[in-house]
Amino acid sequence: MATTPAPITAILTDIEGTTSSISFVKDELFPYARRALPGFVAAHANEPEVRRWLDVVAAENGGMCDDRMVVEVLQGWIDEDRKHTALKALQGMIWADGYRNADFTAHIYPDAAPALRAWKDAGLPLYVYSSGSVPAQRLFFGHSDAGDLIPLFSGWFDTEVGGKREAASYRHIAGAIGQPPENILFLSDVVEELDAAREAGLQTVLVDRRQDYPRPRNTAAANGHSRVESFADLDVA
Ligand SMILES: CSCCC(=O)C(=O)COP(=O)(O)O
Ligand SMILES: [Mg+2]
Repeated sequence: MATTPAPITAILTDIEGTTSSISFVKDELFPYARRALPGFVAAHANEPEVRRWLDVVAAENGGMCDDRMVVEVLQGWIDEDRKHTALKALQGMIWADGYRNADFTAHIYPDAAPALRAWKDAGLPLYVYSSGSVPAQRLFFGHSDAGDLIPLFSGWFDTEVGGKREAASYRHIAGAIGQPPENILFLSDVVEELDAAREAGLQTVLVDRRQDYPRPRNTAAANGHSRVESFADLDVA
């Protein structure tokens, strides 16, 4: 007998590839951070919040790195799209200048902002879980193509709670939100993240953006997760 899914009382969303295009992150944000990194480290290396992360990177690379070598490691990580917490924290600090100077605004898929507003208006609290640091997430949604979307969100999570492919991270987030996992819907473009969320008991939907994923993933590739190509196709509120 088929079981009825539990009612959804909160939504947790990924950013890159879900609310927003991969291309904006890879082709605009990452190159901006890569270019600005040497100057940023030269100017801010002695500030405790910057030093802390530079030291994490140095320690992971044998502990003998000077800042010039740390910058090269970080630039290599940007090229590899490493979702390392230290890199993400530093990228967020660098992007602050870009948003402040209006060098760019953050891409939001046209269907995403109206759906987020409708869910919020229907009483569903919205949360973000992204590899981007929480300050970077707030900058992103605070300077989006659709305006300041920060007021839509009730909370923010990054990899300081754990990796996005680990079930424990989603258990932690459900606890922090204060809702049973089965009442939380997680939206992401990455099947391994959805697998981890499902293992923790969350409901899941694969967001298969045709701009990012020109070949839509079939049921086998979606690993049993429901699949949509737009937030407009999600019937949650
Ligand atoms: C919101 S900051 C820019 C995005 C970013 O750095 C990133 O790694 C996004 O990963 P996601 O977990 O949102 O797919
Ligand atoms: Mg993503």
